[in-house]
Amino acid sequence: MSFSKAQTEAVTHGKGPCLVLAGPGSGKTLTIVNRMKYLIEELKVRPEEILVITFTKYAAAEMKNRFIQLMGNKSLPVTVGTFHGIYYGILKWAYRFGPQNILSEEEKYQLIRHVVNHQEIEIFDEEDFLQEIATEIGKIKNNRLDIEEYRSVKCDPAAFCNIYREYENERKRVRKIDFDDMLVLCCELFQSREDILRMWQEKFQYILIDEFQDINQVQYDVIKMLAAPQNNLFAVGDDDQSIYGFRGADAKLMFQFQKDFPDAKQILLDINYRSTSNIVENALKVIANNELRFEKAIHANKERGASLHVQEVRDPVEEAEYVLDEIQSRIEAGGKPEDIAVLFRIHTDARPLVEGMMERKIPFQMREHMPNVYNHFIAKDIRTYFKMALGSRERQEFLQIMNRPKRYIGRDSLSGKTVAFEDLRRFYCDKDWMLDRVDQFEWDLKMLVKMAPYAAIQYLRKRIGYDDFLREYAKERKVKINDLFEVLAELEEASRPFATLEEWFTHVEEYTNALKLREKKREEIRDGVRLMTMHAAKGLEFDTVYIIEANEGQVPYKKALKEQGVEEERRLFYVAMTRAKEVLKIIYVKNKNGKETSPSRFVDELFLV
Ligand SMILES: Nc1ncnc2c1ncn2[C@@H]1O[C@H](COP(=O)(O)OP(=O)(O)OP(=O)(O)O)[C@@H](O)[C@H]1O
Repeated sequence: MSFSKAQTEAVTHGKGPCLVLAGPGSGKTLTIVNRMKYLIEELKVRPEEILVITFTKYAAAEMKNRFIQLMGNKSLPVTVGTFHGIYYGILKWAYRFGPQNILSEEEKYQLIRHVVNHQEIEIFDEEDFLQEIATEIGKIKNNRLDIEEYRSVKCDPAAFCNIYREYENERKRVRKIDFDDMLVLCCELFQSREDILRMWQEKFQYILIDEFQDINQVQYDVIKMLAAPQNNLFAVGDDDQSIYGFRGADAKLMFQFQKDFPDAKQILLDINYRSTSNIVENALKVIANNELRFEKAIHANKERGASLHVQEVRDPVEEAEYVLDEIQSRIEAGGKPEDIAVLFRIHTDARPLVEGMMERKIPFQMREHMPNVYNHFIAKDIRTYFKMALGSRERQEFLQIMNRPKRYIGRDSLSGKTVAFEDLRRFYCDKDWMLDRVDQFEWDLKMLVKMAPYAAIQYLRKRIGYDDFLREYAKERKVKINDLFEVLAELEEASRPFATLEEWFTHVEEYTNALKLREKKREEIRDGVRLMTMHAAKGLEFDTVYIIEANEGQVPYKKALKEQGVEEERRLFYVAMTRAKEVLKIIYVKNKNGKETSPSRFVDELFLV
């Protein structure tokens, strides 16, 4: 493999700051590992003086491996790690921190849950809420924001302030630090102890950073201190692939680098070695619509290759079938499942596909957690209605749905572990209006049992009045009714293929168990088609890539638009497109959850001349 002129220039850069702007597939890793070699062999830098920072442990391990290979299987004492890993190492050394001082992610959630439960806030989806709160806490720390001035997007600002303070107090009380504290504490340590800072500055003479576009304020502040005074700082990044704004990453820091180091050398790695020129040109067409970016003229090294294919399908069920058929024929033709990836914006977009993969027994791997829609409270209500329609009379089940919608049935009317409609009628014998309601309830259950699940859910929504219940529920708990209707519509759509309630139950149970099993073995599964979010695909490459649900609302994801704006969503779409080496297919649906939906604006941008 021979280096391009720009790659050579980057590898052989001498002292002082250098910003390497790199397009996708332009060989960033290759450049970094070769520069490490160059520093050691040509500039006679001691390996101990080299620090390489990546964003994930996975990337760090990959980088180290490639370096060892390049050095002829010799392991040299260079330091390669993540920001968190490196900064934690410094804290460990300074404060004798150990694992007992680290708040694991699980402990962190427990702590947040504990704190939240002490506030008087109505929560409709606890898992979702806690996650959002954790993200906001991280954002404050990573951007070094003032809690007094921070406006929470998830809950009342005063309540959030309390949650944050309580969380911090509790954390300190148990003498633990969370992931983000590692960065903040390291920054404070360097600011307050010049002697310690000097020692680390002397240790790391050359600093190389990969994926520089994902750096956040506190990481940047620390690295600037650490690199001084020589500023042998070699930063490689692609502002177009900055996709962690929601976690505090700030691509503007790449522009800041130029201001902070005006004499920095700038190099552009402008050749894409990964993808066919068709893929590269189309991806550039999309990203060109972003305003905040370094203009780069990127060229593909490969031939034109297959044309980019955009496929319109009726709905997510047809979409899953389309992709599954394609994948099956690729595998039958000798393609390796691991070389195929299906990318989506949010996990829930993948449900029909996951169900189909399981059914057709196509091997697949999914590293991220996939939430199970059947665990949602709406799904649980539907299940209970169906169970009762099939004859179950458990008190617990009755309690769950007897007032969804409101029937004004009181708990005091129930006695024993099971419930009989006759007993209810006896209890309400002197209240005609209640007798009517009890009769109607029983009648509705009799109607449900005769229907296919799809019709039964519609009957539940419109005739029984479950939609009205949800409207009231949303109003009382101040949650968005449309979010609830979306879940309901998804469940309705997913029930379409089943002829009877029993069939539906079997499917839900099998799917739930299979998903649970996968969750347990998530880390062990290494083979099969790769299913992942666009975020998780960062840094990876596959022969064939399918991007599904390329629809407005999904990508750009409507919930993310408000926070990060359309440009970050466009970058995400660009990252997804540029993962493909040979074949890229983008699919959008015409109809989702019973509503017409339009293709993503990014798909439209592909067709603009
Ligand atoms: N000079 C070169 N000649 C041939 N192939 C190259 C060259 N440089 C890089 N490549 C190949 O191009 C592909 C992309 O390289 P790499 O994964 O390092 O890109 P990257 O810049 O990290 O991409 P991204 O930012 O999109 O994740 C790899 O398969 C790599 O081996």
